[in-house]
Amino acid sequence: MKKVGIVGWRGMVGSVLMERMITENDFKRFTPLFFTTSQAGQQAPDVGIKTPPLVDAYDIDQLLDMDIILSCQGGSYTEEIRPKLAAKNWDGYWIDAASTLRMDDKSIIVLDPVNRKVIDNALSDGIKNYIGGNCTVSLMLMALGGLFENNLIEWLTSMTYQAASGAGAKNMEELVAQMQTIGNMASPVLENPASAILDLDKNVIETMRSNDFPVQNWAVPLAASLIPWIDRAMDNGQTREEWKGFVETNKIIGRSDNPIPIDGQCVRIGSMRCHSQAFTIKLKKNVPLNEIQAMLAENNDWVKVVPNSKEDSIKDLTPAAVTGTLTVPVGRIRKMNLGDDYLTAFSVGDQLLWGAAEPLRRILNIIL
Ligand SMILES: NC(=O)C1=CN([C@@H]2O[C@H](COP(=O)(O)OP(=O)(O)OC[C@H]3O[C@@H](n4cnc5c(N)ncnc54)[C@H](OP(=O)(O)O)[C@@H]3O)[C@@H](O)[C@H]2O)C=CC1
Ligand SMILES: N[C@@H](CC(=O)OP(=O)(O)O)C(=O)O
Repeated sequence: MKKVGIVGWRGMVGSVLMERMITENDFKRFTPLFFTTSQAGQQAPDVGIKTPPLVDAYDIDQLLDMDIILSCQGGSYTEEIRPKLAAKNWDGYWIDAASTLRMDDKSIIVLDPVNRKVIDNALSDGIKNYIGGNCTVSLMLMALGGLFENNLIEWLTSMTYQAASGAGAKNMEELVAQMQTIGNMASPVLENPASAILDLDKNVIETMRSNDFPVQNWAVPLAASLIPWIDRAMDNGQTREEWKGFVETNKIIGRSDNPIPIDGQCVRIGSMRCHSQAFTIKLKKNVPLNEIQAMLAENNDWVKVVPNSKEDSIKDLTPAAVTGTLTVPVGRIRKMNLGDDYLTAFSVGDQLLWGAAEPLRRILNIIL
């Protein structure tokens, strides 16, 4: 059996990955060795089979012994370790959640329900680096795969509503702490049946603007607000998250040389771990709505077309409904007032599943 080194298994993405791998009995297919940057010698996680104690993730000799290394440890680990393995002519497969190597010529961004052909070609060409895509990009492609597959998109915009989990575990905790602070401070007003709504409103905004409000991680309130900026600035006014929407999407579908224009605004909202996106899509031609819905539904096993009704949209097309599932609902599908070749749609997806862990789990199985 192949030896697979797993690094970053107890982080947020890594934990979701472990859950999925246990559920799918993946650990029966290879010999795992668990690495750590901080807990060498301690017990490895219980994955249903006997495994040795945790190994130091900076021990190059131990890493060199692996056939495959799967890292959810983060970009700085990748930057430090991947070149050291290459310098020693390590010939194994490197699977990674971090963005560091995504745009590298010698790497493939993996999302096999969408780009299995690209992956298969890369495997036969001897490519060794297989990297999970940006969560927003992967979730968009899972939702709109049918339109990309049928080459119907002239350009598109994606306006995002991104969850706290994309910024990490501490930020998720702080979002809930912000909610708790708002709730605690407002409870005397809420519990007084005679209080006026403007008293509640004033109470909440005063809490959010107070110096005691917990903002160490977000820098500003997110609960009862939003943050219209994700990641760092690029030179052209985009954020890096917005930039990834264009470059990563086109790389995944193998169109970097003839890219589809994609742009939009990425916004952080107070959802826990589901990213949502509202699309404006310029179609190459006028295609009837029922054909579009059929193409979307047929593209992969996880996309689910939601009828454009209030009842269905509020039931099935929300983070509350989707969190913890692999389903990627896409709804609010209709032609726009702009013209018959302008389509709008809205999708939701768990950014730790199809947005992060699931493509890695699947590429591991493909390589195995
Ligand atoms: N968060 C996301 O939405 C997405 C993240 N990614 C990428 O995945 C990579 C990992 O991200 P993420 O999972 O958020 O990183 P985390 O910060 O959750 O985990 C990274 C590492 O931190 C160490 N760590 C230290 N303290 C703790 C603790 N209390 N609990 C758990 N782990 C701890 C662990 O390493 P050790 O055991 O060695 O100490 C762990 O492997 C990054 O490159 C990120 O860009 C990709 C897609 C989405
Ligand atoms: N930037 C994403 C999360 C993430 O980790 O993205 P990437 O894998 O591209 O660095 C977000 O904040 O929602």
